[in-house]
Amino acid sequence: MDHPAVEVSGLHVSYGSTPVLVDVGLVLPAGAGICVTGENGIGKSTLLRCVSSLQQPDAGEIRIFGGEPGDTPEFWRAVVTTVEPPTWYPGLTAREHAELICRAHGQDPAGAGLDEAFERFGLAGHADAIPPSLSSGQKQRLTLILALIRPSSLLILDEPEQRLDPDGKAAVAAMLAEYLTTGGSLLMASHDDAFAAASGATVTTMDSL
Ligand SMILES: Nc1ncnc2c1ncn2[C@@H]1O[C@H](COP(=O)(O)OP(=O)(O)OP(=O)(O)O)[C@@H](O)[C@H]1O
Repeated sequence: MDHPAVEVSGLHVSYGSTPVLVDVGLVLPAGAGICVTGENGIGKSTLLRCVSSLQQPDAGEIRIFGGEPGDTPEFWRAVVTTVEPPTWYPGLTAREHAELICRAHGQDPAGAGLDEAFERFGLAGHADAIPPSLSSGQKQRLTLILALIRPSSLLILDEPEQRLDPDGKAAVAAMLAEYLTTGGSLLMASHDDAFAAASGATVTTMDSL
């Protein structure tokens, strides 16, 4: 039997004496998409950080494809997260970052569709730019190209539509919908229900988890 992509139960997180997540549970079946919504500060990023193994909860259980999330190569081969902002390598262009990610995942950059990806994300004219020189929306587009260009089984995205203009949002939503139809699983947080629907994700409010 296939394991769910994500299973969370009894999750508790407090910052100091302030509880943020109290007995939170979530099941994301493999091949499905869930978008968590909810008011600012309700704990969406905290939940995604825990699922991404970037933060230890105070209590509760998290399983990713049946296994423990953690700093193993197997986990990071399956999971891509944009919960933490990316680190840019000094002196490498946007395109060279994408080539590096391809090579790290055993892909030949020449056959990985980089030109198409930069075109689809409206960054074709900026492929030779150094990432820190890009605008905030262009950096967000590059972050998503780097997330989507490599093979993965689970995408964990924190407000991927942030800072994108309407064309950018539509392009990203279409790529996420494609990711789901090809068997990928998607867990994201967003305040944009229309974007979530266009991405093929089911919207769940944080209150109900
Ligand atoms: N490192 C931290 N130390 C202390 N408090 C924190 C920390 N990180 C988050 N918080 C608090 O925990 C609560 C939940 O934050 P979180 O970022 O998870 O919410 P969110 O739902 O993602 O918010 P938003 O919609 O604004 O992105 C907030 O009140 C926030 O101030």
